[in-house]
Amino acid sequence: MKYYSLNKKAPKTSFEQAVVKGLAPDKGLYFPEEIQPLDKSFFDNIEQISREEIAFQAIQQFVSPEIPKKVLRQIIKETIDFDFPIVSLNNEISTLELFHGPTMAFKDVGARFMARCLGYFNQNNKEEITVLVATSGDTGGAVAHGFLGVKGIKVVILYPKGKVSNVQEKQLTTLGQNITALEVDGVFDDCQDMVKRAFLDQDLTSKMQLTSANSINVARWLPQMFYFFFTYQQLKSKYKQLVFSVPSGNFGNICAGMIAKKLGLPIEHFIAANNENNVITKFLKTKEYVPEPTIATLSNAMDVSNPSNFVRIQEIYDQDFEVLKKDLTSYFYTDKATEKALIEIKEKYNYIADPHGAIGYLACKDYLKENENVHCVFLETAHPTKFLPTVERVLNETVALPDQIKELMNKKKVAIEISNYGGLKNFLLSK
Ligand SMILES: Cc1ncc(COP(=O)(O)O)c(C=O)c1O
Ligand SMILES: N[C@@H](CCOP(=O)(O)O)C(=O)O
Repeated sequence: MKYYSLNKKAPKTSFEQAVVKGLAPDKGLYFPEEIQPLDKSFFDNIEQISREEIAFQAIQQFVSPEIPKKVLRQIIKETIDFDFPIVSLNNEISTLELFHGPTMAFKDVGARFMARCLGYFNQNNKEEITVLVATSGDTGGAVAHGFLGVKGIKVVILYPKGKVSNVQEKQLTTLGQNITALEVDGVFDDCQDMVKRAFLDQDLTSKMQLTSANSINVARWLPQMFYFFFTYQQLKSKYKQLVFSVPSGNFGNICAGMIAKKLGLPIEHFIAANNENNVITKFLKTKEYVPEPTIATLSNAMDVSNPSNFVRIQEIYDQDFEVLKKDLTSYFYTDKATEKALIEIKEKYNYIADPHGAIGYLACKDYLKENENVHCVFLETAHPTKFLPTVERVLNETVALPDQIKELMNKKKVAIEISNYGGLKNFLLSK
């Protein structure tokens, strides 16, 4: 597969180069040159196909020929060796639990897949690669875990000081080895801007090979389509029309779902569920894309004001606003509404959601008010104990910590404080 830059001012490149470079030289995100829908028979028989085979069929065209089939099968096997359960709340709403991986957030899938692709490309230690990643909470931990100890790769994580949960912070600051955390005096968008700026800084790029492990990187982004297929496989016989409500921040997850649809997966509609950082909700109303300063919310991982993947979504829908609107609805919710939803989900369904999932739930409810005969699946994008103080305060009860999080809380945070791009640059040049 060839990839082109969405800024259209850089040469097309291979999957390998798109992964190793992260961002195109013209600062554009890479996008696959063509998307070949899967055979109808694949969808007809999907219930009989293993999860590994589904993932293989879905992603093969995007990674070939650089990743041989045998290697790809192994990468997939190691990437998705945990559960993706669906819990039914009622006849109209289910939740897809994406927190059964090692860092208890959906990011584990993309981070593990990308780490293995990069490890494969760099198996002879051609050149040390520095992976830069900006996080509003969960990407950092998943990438740290996914890349820990991978030879020839250093990971530098930028996160906004005081704006991630305790558990998230521990996950990204306690591993050591080839992982370094930089605590940035700013918001997530500042971290993301610094990462993008570093890719274009010749003082850096002439001395080191930099890449990104955010959803900017196609190897982090595309595998996020797997679980849309797994959901269809499990619910196909029960419900005719599936709608996905995706708690969204940088919009990589929902955008991967849209690629799944392009491959032929029968998804009736997407809902982007947002907190008050609602640039896309407003865009769908006004056709104007106007990022505003970030607001800190209880669903901190979605505190993104200028989502990177907006341009990919535009490309999937050929820059056609009306066509996009047929497939995408967006709602946003305040912290107050999020708290009420957490309580409602617990009281009505005896289910403990996290603040991001709670927003997904609210969006399902609103969509169902106007649309009949559909089943809405909201993505539970992280485990509720990653946001323990909020969840316990709102539900007024103690929630047991999983063992892996208990262990983590005793570890010591190690992070380097920086306040601007100069801080990042100095750090990278000093290594
Ligand atoms: C728990 C959680 N929910 C939702 C999101 C938003 O996902 P995306 O950035 O792919 O839109 C994130 C961060 O990415 C997250 O960590
Ligand atoms: N919410 C994310 C923000 C970065 O998103 P990504 O999918 O582009 O890595 C986070 O948890 O860090």
